[in-house]
Amino acid sequence: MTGENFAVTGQLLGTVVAVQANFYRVQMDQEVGEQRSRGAEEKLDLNAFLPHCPTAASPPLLLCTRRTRLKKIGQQVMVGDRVVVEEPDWAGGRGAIAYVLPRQSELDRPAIANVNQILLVFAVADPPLEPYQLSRFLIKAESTGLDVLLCLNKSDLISQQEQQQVSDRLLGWGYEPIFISVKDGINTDQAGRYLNNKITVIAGPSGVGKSSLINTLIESAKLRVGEVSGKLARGRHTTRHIELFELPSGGLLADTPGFNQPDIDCIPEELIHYFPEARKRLAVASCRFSDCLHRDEPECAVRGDWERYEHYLEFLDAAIAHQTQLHQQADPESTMKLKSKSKGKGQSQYEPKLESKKYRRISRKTQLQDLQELYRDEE
Ligand SMILES: Nc1nc2c(ncn2[C@@H]2O[C@H](COP(=O)(O)OP(=O)(O)OP(=O)(O)O)[C@@H](O)[C@H]2O)c(=O)[nH]1
Ligand SMILES: [Zn+2]
Repeated sequence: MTGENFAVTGQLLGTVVAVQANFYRVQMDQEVGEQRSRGAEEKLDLNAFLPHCPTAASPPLLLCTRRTRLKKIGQQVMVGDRVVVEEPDWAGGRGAIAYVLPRQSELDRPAIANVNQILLVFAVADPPLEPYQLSRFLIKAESTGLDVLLCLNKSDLISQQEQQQVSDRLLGWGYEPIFISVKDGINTDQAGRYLNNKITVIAGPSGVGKSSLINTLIESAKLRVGEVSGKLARGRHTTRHIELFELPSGGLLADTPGFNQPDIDCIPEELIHYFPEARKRLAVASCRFSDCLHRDEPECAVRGDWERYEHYLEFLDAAIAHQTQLHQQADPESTMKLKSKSKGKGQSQYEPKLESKKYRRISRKTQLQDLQELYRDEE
C-alpha cells in the first residue's frame, strides 16, 4: 500500500497521539478542522504527512477504534502513525481507523512511528556536564538514524567564556549545541522553532530541565492534556503509555522516561558511524579492512588523535559484550562454535558478519514481541 492510494477526495487524515486500551486518540489534521467548520466537501491536502499547525480553532481530536480489517491483516497502529479515519462522529468525538499510511521511521523504545528527530537535553551545570554521559546519550540517539538536536540548558549558570569552551569542545565532536536557559527564557523560542511541524522525542538525564522546557514549549497543550488525562505526568510514563503532545507552533513532542545510562547495545561494527567526527574521517578515507573495528588493525583511517576515541573503545567493548550475551541467550551452541572458530586468531578476534545477521534477526523478533505484548495488554 503506498501513499498515492490515499490521494483521493474526501479522506480524513490524522495522527495517532496516544493509544489507550484498544482505543486510539487521533489528532485530525488542520484541514479537517477547517473543512468541517466550512461544512464543505473539498479536496484535502493528502500529500501532507506531517502534523499541521493548530490555529485558534484546533482540529478535532477523535477517539478511534481500529477497523476489523486492520486486525485481520495484522496491521498494528502505533503512536505517531498517520491514519485515515472513517465514519467520524464529530459530536461524539469518535471515529474508526481504516488505513495506516506507510511509516517513514519506527522507533523501538519508545515505540513511536514517524519520529523526525531526537532532542537531547543536558545541563551545562547543576548537574555538571559529564562528557562521558553526554557521549553515551549521543551515541544512543545517533543509533536511531534520526536527526539529533542538542540543547544545553541552564546557560545562566556559566559565563560566556565557559560557554564558548563547551561550544568549541562539542564542535570537535561534530555538534553545534543550542545554549538555552529555561529559567531566564534564553533561546527557548529558538529551540522551539526546531520542533515546528516535526515529531520530536525528547531525552536526557534527570534534573537537566526537560520538564521545565516542555512546560515552556507547550503551555496550551498542557491545558488540553489536562482535560484528558488529569495532568502531564511526565516521568511517570512507562513505555506502555506513550503520548505525543501538540506544540502551539505545530509539531508533536514525545517525552521519554528519564534514564541515566543508556545501554550501548548497537551492532559493534556500526558503532563508529554514530560518532560524527569519525564519520567525517571515513568520508574521505577508508580502512584497509572493510570489517575494521578501528582498534589495532593496520592502516586504519579512524584510529587516532580525537577526543572521543577513548569513548569509542569503551563503547565498542560494551557493544561486543552485549552482542555476545544476546548470542548466548539465543543460541548457546553457535556461541561455542564462534568461540572455537576464533581461537588462534587472537582472543579479541570477533566475527562481525555472522554476529550482526544474528543480532538483526533477534532484534526484529524481540521488537515484534514487545509490540505484540503491548497490544495484548491493551486489548
Ligand atoms: N538555573 C537554572 N535552573 C533550571 C533551569 N531549568 C530548570 N532548572 C531547574 O532544574 C531543576 C530540574 O528541572 P526539571 O525540569 O525537573 O528537570 P528534568 O530534566 O525534567 O528532570 P527529571 O524529571 O528528573 O527527568 C529544577 O529545580 C528547575 O527549576 C535553568 O535554565 N536554569
Ligand atoms: Zn579502521
